[in-house]
Amino acid sequence: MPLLKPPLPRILINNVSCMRNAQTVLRNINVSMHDGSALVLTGANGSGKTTFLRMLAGFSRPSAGEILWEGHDITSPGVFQQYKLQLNWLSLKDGIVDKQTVLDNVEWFEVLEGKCGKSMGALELMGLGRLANEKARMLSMGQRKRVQLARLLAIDRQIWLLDEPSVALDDEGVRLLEYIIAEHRKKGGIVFVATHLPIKIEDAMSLRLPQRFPRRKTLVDLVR
Ligand SMILES: Nc1ncnc2c1ncn2[C@@H]1O[C@H](COP(=O)(O)OP(=O)(O)OP(=O)(O)O)[C@@H](O)[C@H]1O
Repeated sequence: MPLLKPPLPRILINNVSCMRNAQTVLRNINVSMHDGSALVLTGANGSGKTTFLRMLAGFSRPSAGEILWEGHDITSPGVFQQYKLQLNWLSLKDGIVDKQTVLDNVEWFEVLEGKCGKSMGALELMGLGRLANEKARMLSMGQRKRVQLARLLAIDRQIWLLDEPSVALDDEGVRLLEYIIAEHRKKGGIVFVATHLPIKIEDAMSLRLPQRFPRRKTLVDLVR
């Protein structure tokens, strides 16, 4: 009987290192991501979680190793054009335009995709339906984060890169985040989450990045 080949991972991070500011931040990282998988990145401040996501988004290049998407190196120009259309990136900078309405701040992303019709539903799911026509400057920190989550839902992209997605969310907001991640994965979505806060993600892989600058002094040294 012929042996079945295991499916190729959608994303393969193959012995990747990455430098920032002439220093190696990430060293020899290996991860395979199949459709529906999730990876939770943790680690101390400065350990490289955002750098990891930036590299996946194509903002930084690996200094060694390669990131393959469907078997192709994402840094190849022809491949990157296709690959970047799979990405949805939620970062600490929310990119919200204060003088536009809440709805415009989500719809704009749909328009860029050449689509329309999902933004209002996404805002309603995030509990912001009533604020849709208000100017975004009215929003609280947690509401701004909910707008970012609504953007994830309004555009249909397989790979989510989430940098501290639960910061400023209340308990209900965190549950919503967990829910949309679970639903996205059921449809074959792939999720990378960098976080300091616990987020329940079933069967997620986890990668704890080593601390880069261990403390040399203790708090006791400081008060002496
Ligand atoms: N714009 C930049 N230019 C050069 N080096 C940077 C830049 N941003 C971050 N770094 C460095 O890269 C290293 C990793 O930073 P990174 O932001 O990836 O860490 P992190 O794990 O996300 O941290 P945190 O938990 O504080 O968000 C740090 O040493 C930081 O000083």
